[in-house]
Amino acid sequence: MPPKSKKEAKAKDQAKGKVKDNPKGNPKDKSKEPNSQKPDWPPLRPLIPSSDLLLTPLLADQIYLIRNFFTASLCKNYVSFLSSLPLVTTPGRPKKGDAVRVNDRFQIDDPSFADSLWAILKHGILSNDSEADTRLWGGKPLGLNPNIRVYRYSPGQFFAQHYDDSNTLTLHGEACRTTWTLLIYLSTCTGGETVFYPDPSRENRRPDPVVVVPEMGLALLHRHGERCLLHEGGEVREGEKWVLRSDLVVAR
Ligand SMILES: O=C(O)CCC(=O)C(=O)O
Ligand SMILES: [Fe+2]
Repeated sequence: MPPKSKKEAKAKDQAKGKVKDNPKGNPKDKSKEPNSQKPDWPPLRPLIPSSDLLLTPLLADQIYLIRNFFTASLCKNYVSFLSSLPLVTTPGRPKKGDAVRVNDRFQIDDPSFADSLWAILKHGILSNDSEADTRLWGGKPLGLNPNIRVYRYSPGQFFAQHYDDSNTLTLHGEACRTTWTLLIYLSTCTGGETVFYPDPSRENRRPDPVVVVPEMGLALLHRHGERCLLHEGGEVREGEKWVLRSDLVVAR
């Protein structure tokens, strides 16, 4: 798709330079400073039975979906709770090399919340073939990144094209790295699609973009780091798009 507006053209240019979503970011960018006070997250209930969590490939080996990862009532409860957090609007003009993103966000290091989310997600992503799991997830899956991010996009807000970085960390005393991005959509809105741009290949020189329409309770996992696809969060046109973000953590 050729860029339609100046904004899109700029995002495309940045994309060519491998614009990254760097969670550490510019020290002057307050929106990327982790908060120190952990939120009193509502309990993760009600949930669908863990045996009903279905990992569906959208693009094999790159993008997977789990519908109803959060039930509608859990999503509504979370959105109302998250609205009370001190979200910070990101500056429109990022540090050189960082992706343009305009949204309101909240970031916290919360290992115990990450563990609670992992306790649910692992039933959806782990099979009884641990070797196949290790191949797919880029290492032995151990949990989720305690660096939890909350995004709210209002109409007109978006996250321009970028690649997500892999990070190293220590989880439960083990040396780990992140391999996949986890996005949990907590609301349904108009616009705000997450769009992936698969790399052209010899077989397919102009692959179609892969579009994910935000849907309440939908979890999305996509590969990041070296094999991350270029992607963006499209502009929201109506309603609010709420997203919880973490990353899959595997043994290093
Ligand atoms: O909000 C979206 O649709 C995309 C978010 C994203 O790309 C990110 O968190 O790195
Ligand atoms: Fe991203």
